[in-house]
Amino acid sequence: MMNSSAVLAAGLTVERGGHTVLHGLDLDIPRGAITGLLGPSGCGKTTLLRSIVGVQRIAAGRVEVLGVPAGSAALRDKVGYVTQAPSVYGDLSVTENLVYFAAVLGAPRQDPARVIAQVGLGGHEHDTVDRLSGGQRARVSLAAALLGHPELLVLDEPTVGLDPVLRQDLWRLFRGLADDGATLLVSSHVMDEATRCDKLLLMRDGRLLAHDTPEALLSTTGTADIDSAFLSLVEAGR
Ligand SMILES: Nc1ncnc2c1ncn2[C@@H]1O[C@H](COP(=O)(O)OP(=O)(O)OP(=O)(O)O)[C@@H](O)[C@H]1O
Repeated sequence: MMNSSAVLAAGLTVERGGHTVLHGLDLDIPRGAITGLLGPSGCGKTTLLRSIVGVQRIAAGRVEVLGVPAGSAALRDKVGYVTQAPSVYGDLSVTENLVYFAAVLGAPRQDPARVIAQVGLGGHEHDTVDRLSGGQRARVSLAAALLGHPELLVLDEPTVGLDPVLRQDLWRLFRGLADDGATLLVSSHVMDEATRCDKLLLMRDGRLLAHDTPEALLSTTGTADIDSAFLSLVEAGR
């Protein structure tokens, strides 16, 4: 039977450097939607994303992705992950990078051109990545993650450092991907991006404060913006 969850975690506990950084998280991320993972710097967002893509050692609990354990070989071409550090080759051109990663993934030959257009890098195909701006480089990493049409896209702060116009364009792209059936999990420490998400995971100190729609969070906390909702939840938990 098709599992309607993209990600299911139960009791997820992670220790890093001798400290518990995730304290027994339970979560259920729906398919075909954009889930925002929001919380202050150091609260454990990257650690949670790493657990979901299967590159983080887990101390206790379990994580299932698209119905199988996180990190399973079957997920290799179904999950796209963009880390905060660019993960492409600086001395290759945009197209050379994407042709290389497409070959590694076994993605269709026309995929590099498709993803270059999707992330708005048309005109820069032959530029060497090292000579692009930071925002352009980040979009090359994103383009690489879009190769092969992954079912789940895990994006660690994809809009950080981008100007408002580019941020808007990227959020439109994310929405288009979700409309086509993809699941997106997008982390951010900028609360104003929250309203662009279908569901939010609010995180603090390695714990989830809330897992709900932006509208429901505002109405249950009686606040006008997600920043205030976050503060209200922190206060309520004290
Ligand atoms: N390699 C590591 N070894 C030990 N501790 C680590 C390591 N990486 C992160 N940590 C610790 O784990 C905790 C969670 O870090 P994490 O990177 O998941 O937070 P984050 O919410 O993604 O932060 P940011 O938004 O700044 O990226 C932090 O206390 C951090 O100091």
